[in-house]
Amino acid sequence: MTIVGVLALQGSFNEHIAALRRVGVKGVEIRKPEQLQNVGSLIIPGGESTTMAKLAEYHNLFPTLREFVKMGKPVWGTCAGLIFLANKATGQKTGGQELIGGLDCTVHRNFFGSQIQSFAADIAVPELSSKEGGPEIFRGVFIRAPAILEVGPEVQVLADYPVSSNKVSDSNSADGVQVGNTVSEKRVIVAVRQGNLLATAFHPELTADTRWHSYFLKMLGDVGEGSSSSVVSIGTDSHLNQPRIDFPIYQ
Ligand SMILES: NC(=O)CC[C@H](N)C(=O)O
Repeated sequence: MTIVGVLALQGSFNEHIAALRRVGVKGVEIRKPEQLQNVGSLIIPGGESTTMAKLAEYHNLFPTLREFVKMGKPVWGTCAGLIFLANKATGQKTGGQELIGGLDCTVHRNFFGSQIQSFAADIAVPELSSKEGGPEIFRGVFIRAPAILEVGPEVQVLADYPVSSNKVSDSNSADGVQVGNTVSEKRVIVAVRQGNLLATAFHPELTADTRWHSYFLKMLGDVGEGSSSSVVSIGTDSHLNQPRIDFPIYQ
């Protein structure tokens, strides 16, 4: 059976483990550096990235996490996990926070605003849909979500999201992002892949649509650690049969 590590310091690690279970895969909680040796892939969940970074530092996890990424093992960061993987983050708390890095992008923390500005929206996911089937949209749950403002040449953009130019200009005035006065819409990036690194600004573990989890599991096959054929999809979840996806599973 395929086993996936889930960083379990803080945040929505239980929800990821439950989502993995729905696609027939075992998720194991990772809290210590030595536990990373038992897994060939890792999910870094959403939560609060500053707190998560402090806990990771306390448990001396950063060197092993960086090594894990450098070795090319599949790692998927969702929301705070995306911030962890980014080479550069803006909008951090005073003093900043340690990052794992590896993903060639600049991410803006809390880009969409505070907790009460959290939202769910349909986003276009052509790559996901072409690899996993199902609708060309995905219900993205954005909770105090970050957005990616810049990516390097190796990074494949998997999804973006329209924001008003005011929004971009409010959030980034300090960062010098250029927005024309009259432009009414701009897009920010909310899902990317770079080799074996996957990152989403939203929370696929909070919806019943398991396609991002199966997409990530196929990356394990790409590095010869298990294969997609070892991933058993459990009947009722098959997204192909779902007429309309998707509300958060907590509703
Ligand atoms: N849902 C989330 O993971 C939010 C992340 C949060 N904005 C942070 O900086 O940590």
